[in-house]
Parts: sequence; structure tokens; C-alpha cells
Amino acid sequence: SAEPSAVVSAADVLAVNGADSHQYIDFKGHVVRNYDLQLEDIPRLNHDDPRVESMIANEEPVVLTNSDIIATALKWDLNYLRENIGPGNFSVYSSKTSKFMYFDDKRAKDWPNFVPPTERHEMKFEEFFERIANFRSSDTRIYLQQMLNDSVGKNIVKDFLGFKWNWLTAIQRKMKWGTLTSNLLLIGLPGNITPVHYDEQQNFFCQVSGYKRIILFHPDQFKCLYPFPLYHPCDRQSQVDFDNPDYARFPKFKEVKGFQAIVGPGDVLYLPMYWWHHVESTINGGITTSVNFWYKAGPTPSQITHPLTAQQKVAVMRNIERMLGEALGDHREIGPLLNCMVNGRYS
Ligand SMILES: CC1(C)c2ccccc2-c2ccc(C[C@@H](CC(=O)O)C(=O)C(=O)O)cc21
Ligand SMILES: [Zn+2]
Repeated sequence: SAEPSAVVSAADVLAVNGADSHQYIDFKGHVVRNYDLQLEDIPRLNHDDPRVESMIANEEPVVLTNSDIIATALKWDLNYLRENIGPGNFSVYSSKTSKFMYFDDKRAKDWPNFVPPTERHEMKFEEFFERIANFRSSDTRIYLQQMLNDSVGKNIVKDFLGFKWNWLTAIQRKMKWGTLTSNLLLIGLPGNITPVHYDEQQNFFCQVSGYKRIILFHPDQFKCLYPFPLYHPCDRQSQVDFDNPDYARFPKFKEVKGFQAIVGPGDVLYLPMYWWHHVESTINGGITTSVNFWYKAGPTPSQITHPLTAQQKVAVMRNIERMLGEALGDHREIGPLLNCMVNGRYS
């Protein structure tokens, strides 16, 4: 994998990113945060390379280059979007830091000392555009996340219909995936970070403008990434802060093995279900625009074969936590019961 060619001193990027105490590296010309992680490169293949289908079938991440899957969206710069995206409201998240951690606000009430890491605001695209245009490094950061639906302008609908749906539908059918649940439009600032988490859907992550560095971990790295409890608002997110890992609480994080990819305009990352991903808009790549395609999993195979895959073991652990919460009637009793069951007996 490429060695970081030069450590860009934090001073060089302070102007861009405000009072940040993190080091940055120049990774293939892209300025990204320097994490103490062992990362291998994700393969980059032409979208019509015959190996692509077998990698997707094996649920291995791969970057499809110069794929014309979303070619019609490559003209979606902020001005075009402002002209065409329509008068509707858009969900814009704000964060006091560079991190935009997802949380389920319906669960927040069960966790008294949980502090919401982001706030959601509804605003017109015009307002979002102004905030981005006038952004100063000391401002609160923002990240637009909006489901593409029929409320957008007719030109955006036309571009959306122009995606390579025959390729996408053929893959969806070949891989026996479930329905396409949503397409999210994401517009973020240089330096925005989505902390490491996994999703329970297959994902074609398409980069439209700007560059994102995506760090991925196989589902078998679960024991190194210490996700929040299932009933916590930040279910599916790792408790480890990559910028300041608490090795005392999370000792196995030292052993974590990962992969990384830079995605730029026209690149599509196949992000398999249950694979952990940390997404960062590069410091020097400008505003980032991405569109993702989330597909439900296919039906569970009638014949389960052993040994189970890492993905299946994550699903088993989730089912156990879910059932225990229901059986015990209080998520706070799950830990004590599991410790009682495991300590001195299975550990
Ligand atoms: C951080 C943000 C805006 C957010 C806030 C609050 C609730 C949900 C989300 C949410 C969901 C998906 C993404 C896209 C992507 C990460 C990335 O591109 O940054 C990703 O993880 C994926 O495609 O699976 C980003 C977000
Ligand atoms: Zn995700």
C-alpha cells in the first residue's frame, strides 16, 4: 500500500480545518487524517472487468472506476443543484466537531446521560448553499443528507432516471439482493467525518464530486471495534474514537486490520453489508457530493451451512441482544445477565 509521502503539518491545514489537533498525511495527493492503523488498499477495477461480479458475489469491497452508473449526476455541482433540486426542505445535520455520528433519537430517552452528537435542521437548499458558500473554519459544520425522491426538481429526476439502472438491476437480481430501499444524496464539507459504523444493507456508494477516503474493516473485526449496545442510540457505531482511542477500555483496537480507498468523481465503491466503514471528505478535495444505493439483504438461505460467516455471527449477536432486551424488559439488565452467564464459564 502507498506509504504516506509526506506528513502535512497540522499548521498547514489549521486554516482549513480550524483548531484541530490532528496530524494529516498526503495519501496519493489527498490530504487526510493520519490514523495509527494498518490499512491495505481496496482493489480498483474497471466496472466491466469480469472479476467484479465474483468480488460482489463474495461480498468483497471493490472500487469500480470510470463507471457510468451515475454519469448523469457528474454535473451536480452546487449551482446546478441550487437551480434544479426544487423548493422542498432538506435534512442538514450540524456538528460542533468534524464528526457526524449517527444516532437514533427515539432511543435517546432511555439513556439519561447520552449527549446527541449532531443536530438535524430542515432547510431550503438555498439556505444550505449560502451556509456552504460563507463557511468559515470556526463555524459549526454541516452535512446535507437527503433521500432522493419525487419531491426533487424535474431535471434531477431526469438525471436520476439516467443512472445505469439496467446494470444495477442486473446485479441486484444476480446477487439475489432485496429491494432498493433508498438513495441518499450527501453533500459535505472538506474534513467532514462519518465515524466508523456498519449498516445492514448492501451499498453502492457513488462519488459525484470531491474526494472521500473510506476506511473499511471486515465484519470479523467486530471484537476490535466495540460497537455500542444494540439498544443504545448509537447502535452499529463503534465506541472507539479514532482520533483518541481509549486503549484501556478497547485494548483489541490495537490489533484491528483494515482497508482503505479514495473515491473521486465517477468512482463507485461496493460496500458490502456489515462491513465497517469510516468516511472522511478529504481536506483538499473541495465540497463532496455522494449518492448511495442501499439494498436490503436477500432472503436467508434455507440451508445454513457451518461454520457461520462473520456476518452471520454479527446477526446472531444482534438477535441475542434484541431477545434479551425483550425477555428482561429492561436493556440495563442485559450486561449483568450476560456477565453472569459468561464470567468464569465461557471466558
Ligand atoms: C453522517 C450522515 C450525514 C448522517 C447523519 C445522521 C443520520 C444518518 C447519516 C448518514 C447516513 C449515510 C451517510 C453516507 C455514508 C457516510 C458518508 O458518506 O459520510 C455512509 O455511511 C453510507 O453510505 O452507508 C452519511 C450520513
Ligand atoms: Zn454507512
